[in-house]
This record gives sequence, C-alpha cells and structure tokens, in this order.
Amino acid sequence: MSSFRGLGLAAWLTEQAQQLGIGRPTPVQAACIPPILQGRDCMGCAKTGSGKTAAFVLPVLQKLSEDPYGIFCLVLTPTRELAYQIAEQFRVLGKPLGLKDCIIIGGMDMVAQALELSRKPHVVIATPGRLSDHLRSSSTFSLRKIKFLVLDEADRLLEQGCTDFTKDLEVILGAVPATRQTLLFSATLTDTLNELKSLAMNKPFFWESQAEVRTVDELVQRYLLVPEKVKDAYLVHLIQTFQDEHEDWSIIIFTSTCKNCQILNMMLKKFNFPSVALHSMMKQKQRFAALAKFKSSIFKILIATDVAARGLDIPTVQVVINHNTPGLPKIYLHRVGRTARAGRHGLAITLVTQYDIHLVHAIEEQIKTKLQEFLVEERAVLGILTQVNVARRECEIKLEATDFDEKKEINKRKQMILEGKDPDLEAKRKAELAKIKKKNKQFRERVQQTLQEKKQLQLKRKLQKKARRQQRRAAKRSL
Ligand SMILES: Nc1ncnc2c1ncn2[C@@H]1O[C@H](COP(=O)(O)OP(=O)(O)OP(=O)(O)O)[C@@H](O)[C@H]1O
Repeated sequence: MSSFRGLGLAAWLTEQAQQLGIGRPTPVQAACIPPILQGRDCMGCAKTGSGKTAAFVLPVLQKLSEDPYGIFCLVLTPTRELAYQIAEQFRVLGKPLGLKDCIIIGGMDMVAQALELSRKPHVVIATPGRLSDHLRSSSTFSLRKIKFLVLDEADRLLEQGCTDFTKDLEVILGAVPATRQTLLFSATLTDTLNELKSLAMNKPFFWESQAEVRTVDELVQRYLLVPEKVKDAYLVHLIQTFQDEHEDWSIIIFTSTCKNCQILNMMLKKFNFPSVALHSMMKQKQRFAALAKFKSSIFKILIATDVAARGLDIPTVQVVINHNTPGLPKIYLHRVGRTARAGRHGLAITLVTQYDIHLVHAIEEQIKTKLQEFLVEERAVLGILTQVNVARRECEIKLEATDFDEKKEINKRKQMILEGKDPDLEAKRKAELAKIKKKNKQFRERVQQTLQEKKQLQLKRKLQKKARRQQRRAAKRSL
C-alpha cells in the first residue's frame, strides 16, 4: 500500500493528516492525488465514506502552499451542512498554512459574506444558489484567478432534482477561468458522466472503484416488510429495541417530506426518545443546532429528509432507518452510506410497504446486493399500534395548527421568485395541468366502467344461454 509521501504530498501535510487519523491513503486517494498534483482534471467515483474529501483537499492544499493567494480554490457542494463539513477539513488540514476559508451558503447574512469574500480567502466553499446571488449582485470579489474548481457530490449538482442548480452553475461557470483544474467527486457519478466530462476537459483522469457491489462490506442491509398503515408502530418498536440493547448507538431516520419529518420528530418526542429533526423548512440556525446536538451525541436520533442523505460524516451513526423506500437507488446508496464509514460497521433497515416492492428490486439491481429480511416480534408491534397511531394523529393536528403547510407554500413562492418564475403563473399552469389530468382520469374511468359493464353483460348473456341450454336438455330428457 502506498504512503501519502509516496504520492507526492509534503511532509507537513502528511503529518497534519496523520493527526486526523488519516495515516495511509484509501484507494480513491492513492489513485487521484498524483494526477491532481500533476495538474490534471480528475473525476473520482468511490463508495460512501471512503475518503473522497481528503482526496481533493490534500492536493489542493499542497498546491496552495507552493503559490499561496486568494481566491485559489472554489468548492461547490449541494447542501449547507456539507459546506461546513468540507470547510472544517480544509481548516484543520491547512492549519500550518494559516488557511483562510470562507463559507457561502443560503440562510446566512449576505452582507457579512460579501465582506468576507472581499478579504480574498484562499478557499471558498459554497452552495451554488447563494454564490450565484453574490456574483449577480456584487463586485467586491473575483473568481477569475482560481486554480481549482471542485464539485463535491458532482452528480447532484448537475441533476435537475427538486433543487435545480443548473442556472446557478451557469452563472458560476461564467465567472471562473477556463484554464483551471476541475475536480469532480461523488459515490454516484456514472449517470451524469457526459455532462461532467464537458466540465473537466483538461485531460481528465477518471477513477472508479472496481468493486461490483456498490455498498461497503461493513454495511449490513435489511428490509422490513410492513403494511403502510402500521409503519410508525414498526419504527417506534425498532427504535425502542435499539435504545434498549445499544445505549450508545446513534440512529438516522430518513423520511420523504419535511412535514413527515416534523411529525415523526414530534411523535418520537412523545415517546421520550431523544430526537431532533433536520429538513429544509427549518431556519438555517435551527438546522445547524440540530446537527450539532446529534453530532455531539446529546440527541441520539436524527430524523431527516434527503437534505442529510449525502456526504455527512458522523462516525457515531450505527443505524440508518429508511422510513420510506427511496424512489431512486442512488438516493438509497447515499442514505445508507451515512453509516459504516471509514471501515466501521453499520446497519441499514428499509421499511418496505406493499407498494414499494418494485423499488427494492430496482435498488438491489443497482447495488448488486440482495437485501435480507429483518425479523421483528410482530406481537410487540401490535401491542403499541393504537398508542402510536393516536400519538401520530395528535401530532398531525398540532402541526396543522401551526400553519406548516402555509409556510411551505410561502417558501415555495420565494424560491420561484428567486428562480425568476412568476408564482401566480406557475400556479395557473399547475391548476390547468391538474384539470387536464383530472379529465383524463375521468375519461379513463368511464372507459373502464363501460368495459366492465360490457363484460358483465356478456357474462350475463353467457349464463342465460347456458341456463336455457340446460332447460332445453332437461325438457328433452323428460319427454
Ligand atoms: N486515509 C484515511 N484513513 C483513515 N480515515 C480516513 C482516510 N481518509 C479519510 N478518512 C476519514 O473517513 C471518513 C469519511 O471520509 P469522507 O467524508 O471524505 O468520505 P466520502 O468518500 O466523501 O463519503 P460520501 O460519499 O458519503 O460523501 C472521514 O471521517 C475521514 O476523516
């Protein structure tokens, strides 16, 4: 196995890495650090928790130490929490350099950020939306001289999901120099490979881990078949069991929507579980506070939407529970990757309802592993069923009283305005679309009904014919 020195990193940097427990390079680091040091663009695709962050932070710091100036490197990442985490790695590893970093994310004071940017930090770590806002509105800084552009979770930045970064990326790419080194990393690069190649055009070095199975060996993966209506009782039972048997374990529960995340958190609190929520409808300060409480193990349960699915590195997480089966295998892969990191063991349990079985098959197909069934004591679940359902209903009523949906609507409108869309026009379009959908549905139902009626009529006629035949036969016999 190679050493960091052998890869071309300076002694001060390898010593600094050693202090963080980063002693020997992981495969993605061993493969990607030399070409980056040689000045090549790089695309690295390796399993979750395999050290991709240090694979770009270390060579960038080495290059920065040879020619220090600001702004030297720009790192883009899809979530605010991830931006903090990456900044922390830069800060700790770059301490001997007196590294100045700057975090540019939404939900924080824009004026303070503009001031920080004007002070020419060595490294800027940003989410695309807020950085493009700064580029549009301010001339206090320039990205024209950056040497490195890093896209962490690169595929997420390029895909057009519920948060679409394309427009912001266009602005940012227009502000960075064409002659730069571009580094792209993720555990799931392959879907967006062609778009990524157009970003990294400087003889890109591409490295992908060769293992067929796309999750780490240390991760135990299970599914639990549950009827939709009793899902929460199973969840409560699972948490209770883990709490009873492994007091020191931390658990992340992933759920599909902000509202459900909020309701589950309220419900688990009713059962006295030490839980916190993390979703995009919370204020940024609350988001950071929740994560800090979870990271420091004050609260051992984090209920989150997919805002926490990628990149977060919390060594104490032993269990990931998917309260909903992820619709995309890629999301499954990132979610379960929050445990079993850096060689540690972990357990992932996915709750699967009668409607989700095809999703599990798609996941198994992609990760090249079969999930085994997780068995629970059904009687114990039945024993808490009513109590859990009542608790959930109470939480739903309580949440409705707080105008949660209304706030969500306001947030949505704000987002649309930021994206340059007219919320009223969008609402009209949506209503028209819903109308067409409704009409189509009604038409389909009518067709279905007519077919059904025809079938029934045919059946009736057939039966009548049969009865008549039988009558005739009986009459013949009696003659
Ligand atoms: N060479 C190394 N030896 C030991 N630990 C390492 C090494 N490199 C990184 N680590 C540690 O491994 C953990 C996971 O690293 P990192 O967060 O970079 O993973 P990742 O590959 O980016 O995962 P994800 O795809 O989930 O974002 C971190 O705590 C990091 O400090």
